Amino acid sequence: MKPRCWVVLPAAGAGRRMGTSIPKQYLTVLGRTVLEHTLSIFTDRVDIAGIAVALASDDPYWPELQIPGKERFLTLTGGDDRMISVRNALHALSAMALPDDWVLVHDAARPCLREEDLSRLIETLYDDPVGGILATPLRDTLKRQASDARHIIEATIDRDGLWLAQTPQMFRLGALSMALNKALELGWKITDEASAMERWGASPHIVRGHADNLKITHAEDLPLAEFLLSTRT
Ligand SMILES: Nc1ccn([C@@H]2O[C@H](COP(=O)(O)OP(=O)(O)OP(=O)(O)O)[C@@H](O)[C@H]2O)c(=O)n1
Ligand SMILES: C[C@](O)(CO)[C@H](O)COP(=O)(O)O
Repeated sequence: MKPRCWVVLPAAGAGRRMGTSIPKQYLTVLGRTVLEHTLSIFTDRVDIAGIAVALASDDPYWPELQIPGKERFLTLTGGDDRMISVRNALHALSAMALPDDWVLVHDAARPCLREEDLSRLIETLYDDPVGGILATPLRDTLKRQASDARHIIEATIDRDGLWLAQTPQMFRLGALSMALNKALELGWKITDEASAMERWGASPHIVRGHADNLKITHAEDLPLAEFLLSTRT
């Protein structure tokens, strides 16, 4: 059987940096929640075998969402940080997916992912042994602030060869599960799937995406996401 592609949507965060009473994945943009916009990127794709959504244990919003085909989604309880939520989703998926299947981990807070970038990621990596991520090249000068936390420049970091990692991050289910379980066991600080794979010695590929695949993180990101989504057909 050809490896299938599954999607994991970590959607169990509290959205603290957003400063809203509702977690940012449930904020409304153009009449739908951020999570519904993100789900809609994947739900009609014939190359996606299934979607696992990691939810907070006390999430009161998911049951109220009216999403076509909602019953097809696998929902599971996330964890105290994103890595645990992803690990839990991989464990849940292992009941129906094979170790050699692909998993595309995509932040629920990234509703502006372009279909063309998703397709390019899958097409570029589908026959690769390792996998990789969408990313964009750094285009601003990078500064490190002084360690005393004052907003004083301590150094300028050479930006050649530096990329901003995005999601989806696409890896084989078995390899990623092993890498994340090891990371948790060893207490590694992991903020994306690729860094867990790198710690295992893998060399994930970079597939260039678009800067408008923004992660809604701070208040100013919401109107930008609304504008971007309003320009999509
Ligand atoms: N314990 C967590 C933390 C985050 N996420 C998800 O991971 C994605 C990216 O994480 P981030 O932007 O950091 O979201 P939050 O953790 O909610 O934001 P904050 O750090 O501001 O609280 C989001 O879709 C978020 O819902 C998750 O599933 N489980
Ligand atoms: C996975 C990610 O979106 C890649 O840039 C990012 O690391 C998530 O970080 P966060 O602090 O959990 O938002």
